[in-house]
Amino acid sequence: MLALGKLLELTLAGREPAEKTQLTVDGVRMRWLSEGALEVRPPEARDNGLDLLLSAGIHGNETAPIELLDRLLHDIARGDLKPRARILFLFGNPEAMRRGERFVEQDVNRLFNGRHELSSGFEALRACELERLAASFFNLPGRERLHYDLHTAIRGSKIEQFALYPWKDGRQHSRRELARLRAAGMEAVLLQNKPSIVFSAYTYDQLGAESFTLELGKARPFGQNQGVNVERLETRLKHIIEGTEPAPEQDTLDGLKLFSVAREIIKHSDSFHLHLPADVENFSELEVGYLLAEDIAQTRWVIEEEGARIIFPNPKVKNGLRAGILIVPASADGLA
Ligand SMILES: O=C(O)CCC(=O)N[C@@H](CCC(=O)O)C(=O)O
Ligand SMILES: [Zn+2]
Repeated sequence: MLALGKLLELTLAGREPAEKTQLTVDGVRMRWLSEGALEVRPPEARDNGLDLLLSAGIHGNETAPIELLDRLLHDIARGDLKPRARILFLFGNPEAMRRGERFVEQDVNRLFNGRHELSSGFEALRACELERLAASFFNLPGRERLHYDLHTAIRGSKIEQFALYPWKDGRQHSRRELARLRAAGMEAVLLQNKPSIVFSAYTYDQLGAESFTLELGKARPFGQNQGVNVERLETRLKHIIEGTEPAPEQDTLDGLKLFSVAREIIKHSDSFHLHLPADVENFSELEVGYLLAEDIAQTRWVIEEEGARIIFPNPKVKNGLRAGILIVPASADGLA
């Protein structure tokens, strides 16, 4: 197999490849751009006009999606997968991947859309570099732009696989993209309703891509992801890459559950206290009247919303960051 197909090995070893560009047996050009960053370009005659950004390892301990991208790259490098799309593969936080940790100094996925400029350290520099790599990848006019940022969650979940769909003023969420996600095995989508500082929000807001954070199961170390079933997503990604995707069913979302954000729980101080068991699952329902959290200056988070559920509860985040999202069921009425 071509050396550049081993991007994961190179990244984990902190090595730069001797040859930066290689051609596969069927004329696909692979180009190493920077640590954990590789562009794949099909021969011009086969290019179908899709630019696909696949990122993983934004959180270094979320290994199932990293292994999934590694398999796709191996298949391309061996000539077993024949891309018709241009693809940018990104491993987000190589140093955290080497350490098997979510992050080292700070969470890269809180440093986009201008936040890295207010910060310092290598993770701020990496967020800046990821923005630059994504922006130069998505700079060709007239092409379809799609970004999947792949993650696994800290905790178990009542709904195992789900997506978060960023928001931008004046832009509608796409029914076609939701149907595509359903076909890829996603059971639910959270429709965001305000700007955000995560990677998918940057590519959606600034670069005009259809962008999603995908949550695929629970985070486990490398080699221990038998419990994370990414088969449907992997099959769909191969179809998207090869341009053989069956047309998504437009009319029905086939049972896909939609949610919207009711409130983000922001931790303001070290006095923040979250009244949930440590092993609470994502999508756990919370009853009206339940005291969810307390913080400095008698701040109290009491559930007011019917059908409220919690995702990503995490009282350990730094002050000023999101310590959970309260979500409620949403309808498909506002979709484009
Ligand atoms: O399990 C958790 O608490 C976090 C899992 C994770 O990393 N989720 C992403 C979601 C990004 C988004 O809001 O689109 C994150 O928190 O960065
Ligand atoms: Zn993550």
